[in-house]
Amino acid sequence: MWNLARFAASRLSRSRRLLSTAIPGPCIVHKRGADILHDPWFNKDTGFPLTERDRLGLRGLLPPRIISFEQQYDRFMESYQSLEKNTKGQPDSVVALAKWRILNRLHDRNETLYYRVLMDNIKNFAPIIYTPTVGLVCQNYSGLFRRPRGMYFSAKDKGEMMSMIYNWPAHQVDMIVLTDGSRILGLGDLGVQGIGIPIGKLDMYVAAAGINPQRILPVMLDVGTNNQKLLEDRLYLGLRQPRLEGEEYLSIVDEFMEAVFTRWPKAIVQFEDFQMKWAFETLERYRKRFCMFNDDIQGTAGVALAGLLGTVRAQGRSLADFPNQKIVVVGAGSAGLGVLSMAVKAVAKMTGKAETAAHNFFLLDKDGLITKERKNLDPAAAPFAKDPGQIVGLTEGASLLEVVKKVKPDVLLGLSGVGGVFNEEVLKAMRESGSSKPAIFAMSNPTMNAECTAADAFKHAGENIVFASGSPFENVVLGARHITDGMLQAAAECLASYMTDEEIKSGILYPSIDSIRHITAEVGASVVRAAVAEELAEGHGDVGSRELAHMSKEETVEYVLRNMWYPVYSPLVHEK
Ligand SMILES: NC(=O)C1=CN([C@@H]2O[C@H](COP(=O)(O)OP(=O)(O)OC[C@H]3O[C@@H](n4cnc5c(N)ncnc54)[C@H](O)[C@@H]3O)[C@@H](O)[C@H]2O)C=CC1
Ligand SMILES: CC(=O)C(=O)O
Ligand SMILES: [Mg+2]
Repeated sequence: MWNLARFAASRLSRSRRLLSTAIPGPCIVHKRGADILHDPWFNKDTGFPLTERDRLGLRGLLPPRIISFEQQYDRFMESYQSLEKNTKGQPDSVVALAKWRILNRLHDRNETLYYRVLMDNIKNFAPIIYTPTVGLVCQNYSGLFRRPRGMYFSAKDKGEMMSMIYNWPAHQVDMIVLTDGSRILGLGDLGVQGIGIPIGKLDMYVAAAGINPQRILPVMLDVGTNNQKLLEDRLYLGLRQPRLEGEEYLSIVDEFMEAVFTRWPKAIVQFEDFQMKWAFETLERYRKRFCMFNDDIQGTAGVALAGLLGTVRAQGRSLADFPNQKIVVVGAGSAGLGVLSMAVKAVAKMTGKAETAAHNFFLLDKDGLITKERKNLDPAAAPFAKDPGQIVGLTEGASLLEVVKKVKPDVLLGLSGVGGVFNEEVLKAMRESGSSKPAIFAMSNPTMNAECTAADAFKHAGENIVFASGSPFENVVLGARHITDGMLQAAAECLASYMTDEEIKSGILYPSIDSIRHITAEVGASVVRAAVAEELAEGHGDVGSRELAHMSKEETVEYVLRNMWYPVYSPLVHEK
């Protein structure tokens, strides 16, 4: 969630010290001379010290003056600020793309400097490298394309993937974000152009969670597109064919998964922005076989549950009151269903009654309220389908306005992908909510697809609401073979418990993005502890499952912090 708050300065300064005092270890490089300057991972531009220029055959390939990392940083920020000044008054999309281009050029040239700039200015730069600008970048990707990033596996590569995976230059990969481009944010099928999402998400993980960028891999699985405009676009860079379906489709995903886990058995694969039918089917197909998860189903649920628990506290009630919250979810897709499934599990855990856990949850899709009378009721939505008449006057397909008026929900949560569905009438109806502090979550991305704006929510629903909107926040997972619901629940609970009572009461449900590294450390530690409790933790490097099991909560946080990557120039050592 993009949200506004601060947390304890003491925690922040302690962790910052921990991060910045780390002495960079040497980095082995198998290249020399100009090849190093052209490799963004090793390149330091004018920052190479003279000894390194000698050792690596760089003398004469750079101007003589050595510019420090700090000076390079300042120079980039000055260029960025002049770009901001020079583009003032131009259309938002022009400005956003100009900002993305300058960051992307740095990314392509010098990754260390790029990630430092990103980390230190995360609040300003996250909306450029991630939602909302990443949506615009994906829509225009074929025209913006200059250099490749990540890997592309297409339907034409069938039978070749096991060898193709070895074309990736890094020896170790920990984290892969994979999309087939079929449901990019709320923008629909963008085919191969959806690669921008895995790139943007992974950049956020590096900046926010300290994942080592040399061990990440954004992947596009191009099985065609059903977007007619793209198929007719002469610049379109993907396969010009309709999407594969059925077994043909699954055989491509199967082959990719086998190839990845053959080369990197310990990697995590995050499925991102798959259309709903494949999101659920692939999650069921692979979750027990591979270390994978679907972010739209499971990641969103973790973040949303944290917000829902925060809402209860914001109302001045105890968390034990969560089962009494009436929640209306608009959007019965991968995200909406994921959120409700996790909320049901939380209620069942609190009450011990699994069968009635969905009682207070109401689900709508594009055809209105979902009841048991729904024709072709999706099995995934069935647990949330209401008995018609459960609330007097609410029938199958009832409109959102009718539902809000009759149910008087405590929480209205949008994951429909449709901008503006929380219109003035709906928001005004929320004034009659039974809650002392109703919550409105407009979670669809990018901004123009959000169900309402923050300004409209406060204007029409009243000032006494809590509001949250679309989120780049992710969980950190360390060293477990499977990703379980218990781990996701632990992450949500940790995130929810993060805020002080004062912050929560003033409507701040999520911590500030400025402090995101520290939060991810705490969330990561709670996931590690959940993995230990479920006897699924494997550990990493010298720290095995036994060592993890003996760590206190604080020690686990320190351990996660110690393992976070931090961008500094490491001494380069050449090895043939
Ligand atoms: N903020 C966050 O953390 C996240 C946000 N999202 C956003 O959620 C949105 C939906 O994602 P998915 O569930 O994966 O998509 P999906 O395509 O699987 O589902 C969309 C659902 O919305 C329903 N819908 C469409 N028009 C509607 C209308 N006018 N009224 C009510 N319901 C309507 C559809 O019937 C469908 O059930 C996207 O915009 C995505 O960007 C998704 C994941 C995380
Ligand atoms: C945030 C995210 O995953 C989405 O909008 O799809
Ligand atoms: Mg997504």
